Amino acid sequence: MSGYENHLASWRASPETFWKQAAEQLDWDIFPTRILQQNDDIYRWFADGRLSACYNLIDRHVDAGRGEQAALVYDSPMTGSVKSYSYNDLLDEVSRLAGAFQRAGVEQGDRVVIYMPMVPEAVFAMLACCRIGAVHSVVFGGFAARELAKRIDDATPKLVLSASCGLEPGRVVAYKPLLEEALDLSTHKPDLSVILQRPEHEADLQDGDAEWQEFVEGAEPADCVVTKATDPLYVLYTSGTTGVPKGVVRDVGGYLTALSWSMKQIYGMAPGEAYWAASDIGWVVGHSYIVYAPLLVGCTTILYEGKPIGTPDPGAFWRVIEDHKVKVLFTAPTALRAIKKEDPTGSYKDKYDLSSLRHLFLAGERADPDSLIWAHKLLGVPVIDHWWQTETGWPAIGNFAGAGLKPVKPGSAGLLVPGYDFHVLNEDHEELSAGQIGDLAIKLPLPPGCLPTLWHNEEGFKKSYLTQHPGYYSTGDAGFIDEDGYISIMSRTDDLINVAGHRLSTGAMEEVISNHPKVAECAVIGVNDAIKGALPVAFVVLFADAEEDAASIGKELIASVRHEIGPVAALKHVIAVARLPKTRSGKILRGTMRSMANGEEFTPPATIDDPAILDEIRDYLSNEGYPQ
Ligand SMILES: CCC(=O)SCCNC(=O)CCNC(=O)[C@H](O)C(C)(C)COP(=O)(O)OP(=O)(O)OC[C@H]1O[C@@H](n2cnc3c(N)ncnc32)[C@H](O)[C@@H]1OP(=O)(O)O
Repeated sequence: MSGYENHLASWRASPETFWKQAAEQLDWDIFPTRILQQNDDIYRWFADGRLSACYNLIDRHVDAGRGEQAALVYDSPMTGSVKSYSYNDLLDEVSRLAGAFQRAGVEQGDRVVIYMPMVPEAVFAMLACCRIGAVHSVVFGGFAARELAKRIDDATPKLVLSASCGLEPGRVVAYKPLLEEALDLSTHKPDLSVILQRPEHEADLQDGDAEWQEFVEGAEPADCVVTKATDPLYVLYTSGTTGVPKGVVRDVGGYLTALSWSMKQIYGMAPGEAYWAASDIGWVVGHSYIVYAPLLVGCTTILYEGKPIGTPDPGAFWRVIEDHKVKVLFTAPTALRAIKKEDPTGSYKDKYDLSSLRHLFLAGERADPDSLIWAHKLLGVPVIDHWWQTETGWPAIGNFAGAGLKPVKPGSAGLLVPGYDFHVLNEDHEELSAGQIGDLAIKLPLPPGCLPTLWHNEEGFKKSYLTQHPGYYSTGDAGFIDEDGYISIMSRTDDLINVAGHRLSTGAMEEVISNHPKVAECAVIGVNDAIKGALPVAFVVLFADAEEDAASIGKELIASVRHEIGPVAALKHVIAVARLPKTRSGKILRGTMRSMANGEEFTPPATIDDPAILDEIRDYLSNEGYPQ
């Protein structure tokens, strides 16, 4: 049996023994005796265990003599700077900031919202929260004020941490006005906003604001607070099918156990090696594999403030690998497609020494075989697609660089990760056979590290994830498992779309668009895009008196979605139509429109109200250049 099969067999034989052994990799104040606790459909791992997350992430490496080793390397082509922080430095920064939090009245269990660009202080802030048992909630900088306000209202933080600006190619994003707008919109008002002033654009501070350095100045360094394993470490909001984001809760003990296992067995990392997740701390990849997992196992993590292209060229990733001797790079396929478009022959790679690189991992959206094979030929290392979600917190399907790599099948996300009991079910909850597409579901319990619930919303958790197939967690994805056990993800079964690895709700965009006084009704669908994977396209039916203004209303709608949701929503295309295709009961046929726009075969539902509307939609699409 291979290492992978051994792991699989031990997990199947006794999940509790398997995860108890994995938990032994952490430093516990009280090692758990209750490994898995069940109450109805709610499962908790390591319920009576106690530990400090921050001790496991930082202090224990210092105690073990790794204090001088680089813990965090900030590499910013946006500012032209590189700065390395050792574990000693990290301990100093984090414990002083944690002390400042305590001085400002933040206690264990209090929430702290972090709305910041990719700067070291954002990482210090996350770690300072976990040092004192406060619960951070990081909001991605590409979200606009209204989205931030929704998260502030749900998380009800004591503090909000932000920066004067973020840096995007060609523009400076002033965060402070966005924060001010969010605080105007939110019902909950935090005690204080702490603002990191960046020299590229300084913010005007007002009453209720503190400047970062002054906030930390003179604070007594805080010690690690020991928490229950089941206490929340963070809340990370993810798009739901409506405009209301879901607060995914991550607990301490289960998460750290799972991350520690994954770093060794999936990514094949050892202490002292450099690991680079080229994502953003606002996403779960950033939480798990920029911040928590690499530090937990004593690696050096890279915090990259830049893009795959344009900062300054398509060799940017290869330069970072050489400079920091990166062993594993984790990125989204959209980044590879962007590099491939600018540098199809991969000539920039030849300028750099990439001999340190062992594996490239891809996630965030389905990896198209073309990009995966292109990267494999270019880099000469295994390129591994793997699949997981904000909800799972760590990989659920993948391959095992540490336990023993299995053959890569381009197009498939890989094999199930021990802990995740995958099944493909039809709508009657029946198991489908190999190769048949159905709902991808995971038999409960989920392994440690996955969301135990939604923030203050257990009913919402059950409704969203546990009711479709009783006894199973619904992933929201359709897919199939082949005869060799490889799992392929085909599409979402709901109205979420994945734009450049950003999970977005078409429902939220529809909410913004339908608020326009001239819009009678609308539908937003995700249409295939060669670089971003998908792009939203909006179909709008305008009131009769507005039809002549369709072009200018389209521009207003694009601007509104950008202003209300954020630039990542990337809505660039609005098509005014006379009517939308619907079933007789009034349900808009978004799936059918999507298939038409993508040039895929489809069968109109038998319940369609007026099939002639499909011909009209086909004409509109064709006028706009779809299918591409
Ligand atoms: C496995 C579990 C998961 O799935 S977790 C999610 C994993 N997903 C990821 O890691 C995301 C991967 N994608 C990326 O990193 C980016 O899309 C890459 C590939 C780097 C391309 O970036 P970019 O060229 O900016 O395109 P984009 O589509 O991301 O951005 C669209 C517009 O939004 C803006 N934006 C982006 N980030 C921010 C930010 N932090 N603050 C402010 N604005 C931001 C971009 O500038 C862009 O704006 P514009 O429309 O060009 O004006």
